Amino acid sequence: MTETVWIMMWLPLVVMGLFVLKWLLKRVNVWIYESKLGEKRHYLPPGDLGWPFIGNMLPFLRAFKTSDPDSFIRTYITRYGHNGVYKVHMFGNPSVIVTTPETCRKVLTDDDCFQPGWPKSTMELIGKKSFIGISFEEHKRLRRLTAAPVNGHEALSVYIKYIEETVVTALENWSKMGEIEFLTHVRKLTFRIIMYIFMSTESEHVMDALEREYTNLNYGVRAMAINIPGFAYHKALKARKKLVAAFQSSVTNRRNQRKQNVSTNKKDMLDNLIEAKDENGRTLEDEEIIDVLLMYLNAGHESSGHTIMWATIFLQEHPEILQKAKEEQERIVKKRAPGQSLTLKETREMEYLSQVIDETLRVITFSLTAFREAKSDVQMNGYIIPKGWKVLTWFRDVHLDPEIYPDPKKFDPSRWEGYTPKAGTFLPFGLGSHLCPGNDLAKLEISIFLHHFLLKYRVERSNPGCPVMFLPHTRPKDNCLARITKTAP
Ligand code: HEM
Repeated sequence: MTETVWIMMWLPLVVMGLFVLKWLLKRVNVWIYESKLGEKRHYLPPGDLGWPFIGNMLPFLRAFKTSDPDSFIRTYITRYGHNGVYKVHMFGNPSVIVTTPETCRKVLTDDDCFQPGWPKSTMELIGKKSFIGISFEEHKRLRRLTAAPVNGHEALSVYIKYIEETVVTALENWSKMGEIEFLTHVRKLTFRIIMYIFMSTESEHVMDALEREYTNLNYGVRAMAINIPGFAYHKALKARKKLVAAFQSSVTNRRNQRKQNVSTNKKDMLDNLIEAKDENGRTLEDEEIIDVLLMYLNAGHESSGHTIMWATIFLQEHPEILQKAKEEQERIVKKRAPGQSLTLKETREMEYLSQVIDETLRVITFSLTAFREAKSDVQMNGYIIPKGWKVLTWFRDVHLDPEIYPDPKKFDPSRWEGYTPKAGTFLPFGLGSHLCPGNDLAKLEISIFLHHFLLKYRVERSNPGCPVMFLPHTRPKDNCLARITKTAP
């Protein structure tokens, strides 16, 4: 028989075999997770659980590596309709993605039905004793203890002077440095601020080293949990080890200082955590303090750093918006007594700037999703989310819904003028018992930065057309390589 005849005979069999194999593999997750649900499986939301082990991670990662990350969720909408609830298998778990304001709101605010459900890999990196791993009661207690010192008028008035001085010095320095990675420097700036508030640390050397480790940690948070050298998750675990060691030495030093009654200039969050006692008089162990610190310092600098960078880029890209925002800041400065520095009252008068910030938070949606877990079988939009399944609140889709925000990708701060978003339609800081405790601080930092930027500086990007990366967070691939130059003395 000739070679051609062999190929003609076997090719259909091979092709058929591959189809059967694909069909079988696609059934594995269904068998593992759906068949045990009995009759309830008929009420699961539409969607598919993808391949064994990796689930739907490949289409997710593929879409988020292109310039159109929303193509991932669009596939579900096109295939299964605009239900707002889809079953998937992501980050190692059978899950349901919810994409509408109503469903996101229900998941975030109903603590009887849902609890934090972050993937195991995130928990390993951020810490089992951080807010994503502890019990409901413990979370409530630690939140009360830690949120007050970073939120509200009284707390913010303590930090405003430090934030302003740090911003002014940073902008001045950057303007002398020529081309810089703007994002990297803004992240260092926001890290410096949060380190000061939490640990009263100002050592340049320590901060640079820690911030670098945080960068590695975050690359691992949204990656596949593959603990093999060369993979982002493996590098992130190593970064966590270094961060824990650094925080351990700070906690030990602080405990020793307190034993020896060495007075420090101010009481910070580390002092609060060391002093905290529960109703039975139990104090926090080092491991608990370290995980809470590690989480706060991460959440408290990455997000505000990215938002500051994007707001600055958007302003610079839209001269008419920049001009309007600048005029508002000039009006505020004109009213000010000579020599007086920025006040909280003034930041509350920055109405247009606040619209610029809200629009940046909407367009960028720094937190793509929050993770929860169903505590029992939960009915939603006529479907059942089975007990134990994860739920991902897809904030990005809510913020880019053209029915809520016409021409959603357009940066248009004026859409916020006289507009109060309906419940669940604007969730940059989440909602419910895990609502971001740093939202006021973040808005204050961003406002102070933009105030000084608008009055005196401009940013010239080296590669304005540079591609945008969407994981772990939305950023220009070149970390916004740019020159910061002065427009006024
Ligand atoms: C633009 C800046 C910020 C954005 C977009 C942002 C976004 C968010 C979002 C969406 C959540 C909710 C997560 C969930 O529901 O599971 C959250 C939680 C959190 N954020 Fe922020 N955040 C920002 C700034 C900050 C700052 C400055 C701090 C530090 C003071 C901070 C500390 C935290 C903490 C500790 C949590 C966990 C709260 C909990 O689980 O109870 N964030 N943030």
